[in-house]
Amino acid sequence: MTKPLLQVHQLSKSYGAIKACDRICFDLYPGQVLGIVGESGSGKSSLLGAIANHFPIDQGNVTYTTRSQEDLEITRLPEPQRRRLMRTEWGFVQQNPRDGLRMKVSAGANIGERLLDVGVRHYGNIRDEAAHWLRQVEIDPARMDDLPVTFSGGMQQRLQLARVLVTRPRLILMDEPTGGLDVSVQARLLDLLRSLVRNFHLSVIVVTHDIGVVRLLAHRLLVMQQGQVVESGLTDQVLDDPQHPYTQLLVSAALTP
Ligand SMILES: Nc1ncnc2c1ncn2[C@@H]1O[C@H](COP(=O)(O)OP(=O)(O)OP(=O)(O)O)[C@@H](O)[C@H]1O
Repeated sequence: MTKPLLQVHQLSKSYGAIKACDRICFDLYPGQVLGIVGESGSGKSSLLGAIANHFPIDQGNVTYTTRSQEDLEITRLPEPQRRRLMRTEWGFVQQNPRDGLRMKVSAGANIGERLLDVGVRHYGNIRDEAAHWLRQVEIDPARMDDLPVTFSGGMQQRLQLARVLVTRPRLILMDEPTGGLDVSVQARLLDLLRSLVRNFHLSVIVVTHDIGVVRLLAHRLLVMQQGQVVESGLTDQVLDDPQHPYTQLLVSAALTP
């Protein structure tokens, strides 16, 4: 049987008396998209940050199996090794593309600098790769030398994706990737994300308060309320037949125009 790519066990994080994540457990398999839903303050971003080791956790384990089949305990990884992993095997897509891009350098340089980070040195190759990834995210490579500030919000988000994807990560963490975009731009981005996930066999954890996003993108769901997972399972099952009153509320709120 296939081994999980990521195993999260009893992960807990508190801020004073607030339990942002309370003994969270799940496995993520290669090629799987896991959606984490819940209302504002339910602990979604804290869980994503804890998995990425952005801050120390109180308790638990996050075990990642690398390309070379080595099991790494992420929460105890020394900082240089964590940073290397984030540049090579993992990618993080921020809600606000301005947080994930360097706004003062060109679109091409935003992509190219990730390649420089992993040791690619040939300028011609870097430009070719940047053009390739701009095309993959449906940005005209003729915009390569333009600054991201000259891009629309949807284009900036697609550029952020290209910057993340260029190093061929296996696991991508996304925090509200379609937040702040208008509905038609969201729909186009979701379509693109879906095909990228399929074409590159990506494993993804996507945090959102938008049930529509997980319905389109996620194979499995975790529903969070006050730091706890109150329901989990296959997306269609959870959304079509929610068992927990909180999930029922979220689903019915999403149906109300
Ligand atoms: N740095 C922090 N310091 C203190 N409390 C925090 C901090 N970050 C998060 N919290 C608290 O932890 C709880 C979970 O917050 P978190 O941001 O993870 O929720 P969320 O589900 O991602 O919300 P949103 O959808 O609004 O981003 C909240 O009660 C929040 O106030």
